[in-house]
Amino acid sequence: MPCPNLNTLTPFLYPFSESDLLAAYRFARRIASSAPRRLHRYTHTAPAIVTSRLNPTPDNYATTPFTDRCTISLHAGSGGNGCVSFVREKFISEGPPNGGDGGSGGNIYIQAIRNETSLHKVARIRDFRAGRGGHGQGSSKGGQRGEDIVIQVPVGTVVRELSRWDPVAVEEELFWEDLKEKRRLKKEAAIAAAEAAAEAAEAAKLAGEELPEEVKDTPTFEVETIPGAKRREKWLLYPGANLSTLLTSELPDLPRPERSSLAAMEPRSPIRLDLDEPMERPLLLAAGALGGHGNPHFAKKEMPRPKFATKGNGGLRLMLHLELKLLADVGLVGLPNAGKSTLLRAVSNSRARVGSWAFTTLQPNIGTVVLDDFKGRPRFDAHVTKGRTKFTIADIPGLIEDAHLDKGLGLDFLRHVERAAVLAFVLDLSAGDAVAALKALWREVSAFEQRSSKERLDESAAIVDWQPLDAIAPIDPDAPFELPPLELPPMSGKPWFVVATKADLEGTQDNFARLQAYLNDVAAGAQEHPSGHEDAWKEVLRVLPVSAIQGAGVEQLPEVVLELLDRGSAQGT
Ligand SMILES: Nc1nc2c(ncn2[C@@H]2O[C@H](COP(=O)(O)OP(=O)(O)OP(=O)(O)O)[C@@H](O)[C@H]2O)c(=O)[nH]1
Ligand SMILES: [Mg+2]
Repeated sequence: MPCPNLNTLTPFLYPFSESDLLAAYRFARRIASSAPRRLHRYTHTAPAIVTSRLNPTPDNYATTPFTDRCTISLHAGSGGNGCVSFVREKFISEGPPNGGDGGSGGNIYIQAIRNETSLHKVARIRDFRAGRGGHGQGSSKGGQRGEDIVIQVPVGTVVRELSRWDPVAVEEELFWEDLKEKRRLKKEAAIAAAEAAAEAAEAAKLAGEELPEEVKDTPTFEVETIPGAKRREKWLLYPGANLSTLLTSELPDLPRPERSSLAAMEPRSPIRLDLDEPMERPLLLAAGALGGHGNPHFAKKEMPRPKFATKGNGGLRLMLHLELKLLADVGLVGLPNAGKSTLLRAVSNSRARVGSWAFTTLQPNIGTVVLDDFKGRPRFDAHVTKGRTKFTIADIPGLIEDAHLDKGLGLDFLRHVERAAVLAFVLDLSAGDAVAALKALWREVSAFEQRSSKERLDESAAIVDWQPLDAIAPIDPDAPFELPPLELPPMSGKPWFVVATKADLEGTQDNFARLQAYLNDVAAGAQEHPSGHEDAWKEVLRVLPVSAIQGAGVEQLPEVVLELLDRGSAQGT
């Protein structure tokens, strides 16, 4: 018999042998008697972990989904089809036509709202289709209107049109081409008839005969066109009609394509919107198409009971690019690990992630600094707040040197502080020369500014390839269409200040003194502005020494921000 100890399954088959039980009991007693001693040893040897709201553990943070760019496609609703129907009542077996018109398609609107801070919801839906109009019905019942769609985006969204497909414009073009062709044929036929008449007159003169009466009158001519033949797919016959009936039946000319009156409120193509304010009402982007005509529209004396109706128009399709540029009053710019997120936590209720490694923050955080403590006693005098009760601060991922060469996370995140009224440069006093860090940050900001102004110029010179129909936008198709450039003040012209953090650490005083001396020189004009621009902002260059981790010195920040916001708005007006 094999030894039970050597078998792998023995512990499963005989979980407790007598000797094991005894050993387990002795082990448990030994652990219990030594527990207080072990605990004592542990509490004395382990390093003290002091966490607080400003020095949280890396897992203590709140984050929300964030998307700042996306491409969406919009399909405005198509119109419903017209209806072929006739009155049928007692004693009226062949009544007049009473088919209803098709309903118009749903419209698509856009609205910038304050409560959204990201485009992720819009990006997830991606395809926005408004409802199609209902078909017309008998007894002159019009089709139902298609359902509208409102796309809600955060304030600060920039909308650009990438492409569009407008079926009504195509219809218009075909209609005018048809009309031109018909006029040409008519003219040719008139000329031919006139020539024939002249020939007949000549022949009669030679023969010495009297001119026939019909030649004396205006010459008659026939235009050989098959009306409506080209666009048979736009017609609907009575229910049950087969294809050969459609191909052989005589149809009138197609009515001129029409748009809903709302289409006049659409923004001009190509769409370029900067939704930098919350909108009370949604803005129309694409109006739904009109429905088809019911058969009463085609009733004539010669044809009192038309057996055809038209189909509804196709809806406008748009491809749009949305880009969110957050709108905050203050934008924090700093190297990675400088302490931006800790500073944001110190001045606001933000729960931005803090960690002792670079690139802790991977997406922008917005914090709101409340100026009134809501206890009946404003924290700042009315002459300081100027009616403001709060301001917002945007904390973005850190920038590293040569970020404009796509190092680190690149420069893209700077667009979230591009429209901030005030820039705050956060410098770590314990991480080497603060002046050098400030210059490096300004270099990156300038590179970003250069890039974005070039992008704006390129965009404003965009040429529209696709021209909407002439009737709605009477523009010269050969002339390039210039978009007005997006007006943004240069970043170097914004008021800015410096927050020198980690001032609680040893040996940071000298660094701070050098930084302050440098900023005094820049303000006095003795040193070049770190952006390199001559007309850059240097009215007052404040530098605040703070220890964000202890919440020391941060109480001055709102006051400085309010002053600079004030100066900035005075400069802007
Ligand atoms: N001693 C001291 N440490 C600080 C202070 N402020 C921040 N720190 C520490 O510095 C480290 C980085 O802080 P973060 O706030 O995450 O820095 P950040 O600039 O947001 O970093 P990224 O998001 O990576 O760009 C953390 O370990 C903080 O605890 C300060 O005032 N004093
Ligand atoms: Mg951070």
